[in-house]
Amino acid sequence: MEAMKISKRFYAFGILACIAIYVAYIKWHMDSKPMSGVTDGTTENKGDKLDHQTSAADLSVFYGIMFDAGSTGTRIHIFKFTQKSKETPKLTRETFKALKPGLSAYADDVDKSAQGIQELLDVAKKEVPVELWKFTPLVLKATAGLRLLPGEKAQKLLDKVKEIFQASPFFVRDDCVSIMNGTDEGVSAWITINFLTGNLNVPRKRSVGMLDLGGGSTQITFLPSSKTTLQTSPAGHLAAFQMFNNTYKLYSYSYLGLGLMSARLAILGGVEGKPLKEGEELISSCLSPGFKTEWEHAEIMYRVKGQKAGEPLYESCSNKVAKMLYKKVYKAEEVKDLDFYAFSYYYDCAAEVSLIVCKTMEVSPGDNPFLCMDLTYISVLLQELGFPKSQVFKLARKIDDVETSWALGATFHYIDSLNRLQY
Ligand SMILES: O=c1[nH]cnc2c1ncn2[C@@H]1O[C@H](COP(=O)(O)OP(=O)(O)O)[C@@H](O)[C@H]1O
Ligand SMILES: [Ca+2]
Repeated sequence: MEAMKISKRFYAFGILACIAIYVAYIKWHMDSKPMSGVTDGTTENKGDKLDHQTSAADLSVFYGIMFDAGSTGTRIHIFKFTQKSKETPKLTRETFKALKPGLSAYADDVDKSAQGIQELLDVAKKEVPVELWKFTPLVLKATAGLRLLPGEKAQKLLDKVKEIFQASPFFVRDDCVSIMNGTDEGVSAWITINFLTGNLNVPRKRSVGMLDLGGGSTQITFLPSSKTTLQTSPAGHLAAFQMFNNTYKLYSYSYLGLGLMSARLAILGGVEGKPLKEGEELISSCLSPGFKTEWEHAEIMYRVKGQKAGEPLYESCSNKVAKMLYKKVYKAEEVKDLDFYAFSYYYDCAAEVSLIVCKTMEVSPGDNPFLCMDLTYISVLLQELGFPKSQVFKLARKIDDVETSWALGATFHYIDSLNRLQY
């Protein structure tokens, strides 16, 4: 009975939130008002309605919690939406916290994963008012780290998280914990970026494309404007989805194993999940000559060493990378005519970049001995995806104080799907 009451209220919340978000982004973008990270906490009071927090000015407050279980870390995103009576609702705040390592690091000691999840849930408990806990949806979606684990190990980790979620005071459904498929990951990130840049649902506005370089996988997603893309893209590279009464047909593809950390291993000549033999080392022309280190990836320690090649470091490294990527990536013709946002490792590496990196590393490995390899990989990968060398990308970690990640888009999509379930 109580459960029914809760879910009725939750669905009511779902519908309201959807209408709210829908109206909100049209209005925001027509007003060209940036979405702000400003809280209106001073006007919030505990109201008498259970499913909304209201103030004297009849301010309703909703929250959604999304866990991103990435290959290199687990992150919580707590989204806060507010709506004044008869006024436009807003996404007013995102609270974000990240922990390392990723969930997959606990594959052989599942119980150890609980502490980090609890720690992140405590952030949500601090952020979401007690009265709203049981109406606030809590979801975890895992990406490449868990996709790359054997199914049974991944399932044990998911079961553990589900157990913790079910014991939490938040709203959880049976599907609250899952491995997200690569296409949904790309599509959700595309929704986030187009929402935050004000391109969603605004007629005649061009959307922007999205490039995400994770640790284990990488995605490319854009809205094709050419019929050729729709007609000639390989099977599995197009994704149709419905949101807020619109159907979108996107080009979206996720390359598992081509995230930056997995790519490092492939460039070094190692094999995922396979430790080196006694005395064996991975020798690479992408590292500073004479440089030696131990590098840990997916719980395995690899001995790696630089090698002096006949050519300059960049040339020898890019030949190696080109061989590794040969025929692995589909070139979509129209990408060169669109604006693209690039985030995750694209952003992190660019933040460290200096064009003379490889030249400098011919002499000394510097603070990040993998930088020449990583940047060369990024440059060759982008060319393989069809971007010319002159292409300019927009790099963003946050837009209007909200993380550029798939999490916001996936939260919208989740709320929208709850709404559709009602009918
Ligand atoms: O929400 C985010 N905010 C900031 N950086 C993020 C976020 N999500 C992922 N990243 C960055 O992406 C990179 C690794 O991606 P991740 O661990 O998600 O791999 P995966 O997507 O292949 O599973 C890291 O550099 C991490 O800092
Ligand atoms: Ca990611």
